[in-house]
Amino acid sequence: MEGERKRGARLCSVCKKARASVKRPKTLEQICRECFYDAFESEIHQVIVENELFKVGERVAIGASGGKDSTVLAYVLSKLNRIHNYGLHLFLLSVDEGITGYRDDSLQTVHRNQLQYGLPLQLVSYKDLYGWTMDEIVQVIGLKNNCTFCGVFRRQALDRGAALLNVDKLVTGHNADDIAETVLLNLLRGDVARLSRCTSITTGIYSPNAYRGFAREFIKDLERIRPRAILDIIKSGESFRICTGTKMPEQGTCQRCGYISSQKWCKACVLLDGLNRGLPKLGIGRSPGSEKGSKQCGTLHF
Ligand SMILES: Nc1ncnc2c1ncn2[C@@H]1O[C@H](COP(=O)(O)OP(=O)(O)OP(=O)(O)O)[C@@H](O)[C@H]1O
Repeated sequence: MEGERKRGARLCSVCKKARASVKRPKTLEQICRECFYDAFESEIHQVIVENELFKVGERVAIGASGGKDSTVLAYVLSKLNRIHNYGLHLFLLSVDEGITGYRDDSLQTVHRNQLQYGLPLQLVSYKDLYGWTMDEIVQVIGLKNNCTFCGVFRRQALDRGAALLNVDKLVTGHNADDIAETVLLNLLRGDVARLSRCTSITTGIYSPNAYRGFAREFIKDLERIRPRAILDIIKSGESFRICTGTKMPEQGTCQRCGYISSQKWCKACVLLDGLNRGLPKLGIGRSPGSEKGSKQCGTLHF
């Protein structure tokens, strides 16, 4: 045993045959690559089944950015759909934000996934939907607030793409680090409404922004000291309970474009209006309505 550890050749604790190559923070087991893939895929299958995420015959779009998370998502979901006969009609849905040297590269990965997994691809672009590319938006807003535009527009672009494909559901890829960052961010901002729903398995995707970078570094520092820290933050987020009687923002539709909004106008329309009127900073920050909403969202319970 001692000699085995010295040579770094510890055996996989599942198959007891291959060399362990990963230590799972979740279970602290040291397992080999193949057993990790098996465990990962069967855990996802279990989550899908236990939460009754899909029904036979549903049309499901996979938000495909070409990054690692959504590439893994496309691979695993098409494999599980095949081997467990979920009976889903899967599609890839990609949003081209119009960021030269970034999304154009990753969209090539999506085109490869389209061929590898044999899934139809729907592409929507900010230019077609809003009349602006992110490169053009950055020219007028600068680098400081552009993440707000990118996140808000992407969320709605995915909704619009989903409507074009006439799908029942849209799935997006989020790893444990992403979720822990989101829990921490919402806690730091005192955004009780988002905090209470950000760990939900069916929820809206978050809007990335610069502040997230600080949360990410903080979480990585915590993880270095305690590998379970990420899972513990997620667990804390899942355990939050909001007092019954607390008023939450009501979900309605935007009076301008008709997409989901808890305000009169959705955030995408507010931002777009500012851009088109030459007042790009108009919609940056919390709207008075959302301030009011979050103040009303009172107490958090563990
Ligand atoms: N341009 C896009 N087109 C389609 N889906 C997207 C796009 N950007 C993000 N998504 C969806 O939202 C998820 C989370 O996006 P995020 O920007 O956090 O990227 P990420 O965590 O780096 O994921 P990935 O590695 O897949 O890019 C992605 O996995 C994908 O499902």
